[in-house]
Amino acid sequence: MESVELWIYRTVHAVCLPVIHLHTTGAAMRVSQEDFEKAKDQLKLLKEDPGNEEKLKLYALFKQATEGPCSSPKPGMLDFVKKAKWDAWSSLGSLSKDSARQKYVDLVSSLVSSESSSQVKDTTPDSKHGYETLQVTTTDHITKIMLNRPEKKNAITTQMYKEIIQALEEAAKDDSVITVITGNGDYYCSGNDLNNFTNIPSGGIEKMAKDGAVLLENFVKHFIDFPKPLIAVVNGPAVGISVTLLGLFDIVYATDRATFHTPFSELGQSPEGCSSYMFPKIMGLSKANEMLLFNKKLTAGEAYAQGLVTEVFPDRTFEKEVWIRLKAYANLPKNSLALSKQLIRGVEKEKLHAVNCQECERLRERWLSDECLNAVMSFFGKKSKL
Ligand SMILES: CCCCCCC/C=C/C(=O)SCCNC(=O)CCNC(=O)[C@H](O)C(C)(C)COP(=O)(O)OP(=O)(O)OC[C@H]1O[C@@H](n2cnc3c(N)ncnc32)[C@H](O)[C@@H]1OP(=O)(O)O
Repeated sequence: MESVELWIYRTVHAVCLPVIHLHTTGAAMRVSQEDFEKAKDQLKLLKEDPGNEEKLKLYALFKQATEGPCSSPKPGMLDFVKKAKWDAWSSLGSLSKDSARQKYVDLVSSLVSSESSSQVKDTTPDSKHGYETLQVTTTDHITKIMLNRPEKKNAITTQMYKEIIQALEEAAKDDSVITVITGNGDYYCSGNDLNNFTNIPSGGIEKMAKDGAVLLENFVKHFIDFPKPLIAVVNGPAVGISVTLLGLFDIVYATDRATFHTPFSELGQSPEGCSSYMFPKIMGLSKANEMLLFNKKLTAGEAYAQGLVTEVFPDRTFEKEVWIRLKAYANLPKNSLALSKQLIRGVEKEKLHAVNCQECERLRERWLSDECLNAVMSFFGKKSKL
């Protein structure tokens, strides 16, 4: 703040209101006058906006300390700024000037100390521990979930499915405004880790297929139900389930190096991630068929033209441009964004859960088919010949 000026914003309605100028008045006061002057100077040094509630308290205490109890007429209901100020000041009743000065000094000191401790914390992103396949951080009101198996092109292992579920649950509850999923390295994600189909449990292949379907349904459910804006930052090629899920994101930003490939029939499988419903809805039936039935790999430009991607950025400036934009979005009011998302997505939720359930049931059968088992063996066969 450059002077003893307090910006007041309406807290609930998030409408920006004009500036309030505070003027110092009157003769020197004996009790705490020096501290009071110091506090006024300290307030100018605050780097962060302390929020409407605190600013109104400061305003009221300042007026009480310098002018005594509020005696001006109550402003009209529609004059929001003046009314908020008047309410705050008159709520102090007959509090003495000395006590108001003391309270003002205490409030400034608590704002200054909480800012300095949060600044120490903010310099390093709040990195969450306990994840082996992800890097999860929260900074600037953004929770970033980064798939972190770059040497395997971020293929999703069983453990990674579980960790993504956990990260989404935590992000839904934390104080971030938006959540971003991205990949580490040159790939966004190469889809399901095909080794998931080679670790046959003691219950046999049927048990593997059943457990896989339960896990997949729960995994996709977390995307359907995610309550905050969910943004995909597609930093490179995307394959399989990492593509199909994009229909459940609220925004998809992609580098021009990204490609989008869903080779389900090549793998003897069928679509998941609610893509059997969302893709025809997003891009029309025939374009969805080219992708989901005939494995057509889209360039980033094609994915944008078909509405799967919100915007494509040159790879050179991708990270910089996208994160500048996301940081600005994350400054928007949290509750308003979450409620708007609920309105946009809410009507479809029941349908999406039904689609998810059906897709998982189909896949459970597919994973037991020769078509699928041969495709997986062929992937590992090709690898072993290299
Ligand atoms: C338990 C729940 C199950 C839910 C299942 C839900 C249904 C999901 C369906 C899908 O996602 S289908 C799509 C599956 N993905 C693929 O078919 C892609 C397979 N990978 C490739 O085709 C290629 O690796 C690539 C992605 C085109 C990259 O090729 P590139 O030549 O650039 O690199 P590579 O040398 O092949 O890869 C490096 C390293 O990574 C391993 N790897 C990559 N992707 C996968 C994968 N999906 N599964 C397992 N391993 C993968 C690859 O084998 C290499 O490993 P090393 O040889 O270095 O050990």
